[in-house]
Amino acid sequence: MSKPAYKRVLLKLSGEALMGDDAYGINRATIERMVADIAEVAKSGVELAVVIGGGNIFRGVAPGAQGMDRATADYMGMLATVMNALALADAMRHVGIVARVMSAIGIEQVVEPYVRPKALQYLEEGKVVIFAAGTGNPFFTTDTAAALRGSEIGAEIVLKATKVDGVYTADPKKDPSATRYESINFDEAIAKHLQVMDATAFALCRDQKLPIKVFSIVKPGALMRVVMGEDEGTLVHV
Ligand SMILES: Nc1ncnc2c1ncn2[C@@H]1O[C@H](COP(=O)(O)OP(=O)(O)OP(=O)(O)O)[C@@H](O)[C@H]1O
Ligand SMILES: O=c1ccn([C@@H]2O[C@H](COP(=O)(O)O)[C@@H](O)[C@H]2O)c(=O)[nH]1
Repeated sequence: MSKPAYKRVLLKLSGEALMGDDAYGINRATIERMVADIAEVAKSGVELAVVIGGGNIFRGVAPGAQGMDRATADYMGMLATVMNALALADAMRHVGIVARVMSAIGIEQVVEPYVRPKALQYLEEGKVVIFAAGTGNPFFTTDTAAALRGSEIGAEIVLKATKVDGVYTADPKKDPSATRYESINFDEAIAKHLQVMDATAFALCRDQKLPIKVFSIVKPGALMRVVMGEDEGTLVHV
């Protein structure tokens, strides 16, 4: 059997993808299917860290946050990612994956704080590390947290698992004529304002020479194909 293409990866899971076909929250069947995909990767020996989004529960720039102080709304968004992280870790436990949640915001009765050497130790031990609460700072996103933590842990690639199967010339949900890139460089993605990820995340990955693979978490087997280095999704590169 062929070997995985990477030793250590940072997987960014869209919070919105956790909703499945529901209007908000966590869809049980969806999270179980995602975790089954993750289990396959973990069993292949790849060291796996995960950053989970919060869009299925709360987004600081959402209509529900209108009129709120932006930083307060963003802290609510970060706390939403902690809920998703706990749900993800619990679903992993059910299938025998040992996971540790580490939060960028201090809530030690609930989850342990993010401490970089400890995260590295867990990865070396073969545990899955789930980074919760984004960067711990308002005015950022979990995509930027993925770029940041991916850089800190020396991941070889950020795998952005989302609801679309790659980076398109425009948002494919709004423009059906949009076409998918097989690969694109960071400067072009930033210059064209391609909003599949925010510019801060693209810029950090570019500066750290950390490639990103954007692919669909909804497509069966796509995560494993990405990890095996097969043709899937869009590669964003330097
Ligand atoms: N050029 C583009 N190519 C692909 N997708 C795009 C593009 N522009 C906008 N999008 C949209 O970006 C979305 C991907 O963002 P996604 O919701 O996964 O990230 P997120 O905001 O980090 O998620 P969450 O907050 O739920 O964790 C896609 O669902 C797609 O509709
Ligand atoms: O570093 C961060 C990460 C996230 N937030 C807030 O949380 C929500 C949810 O994150 P998504 O990346 O949109 O899934 C985000 O909209 C922000 O409000 C943050 O402030 N800082």
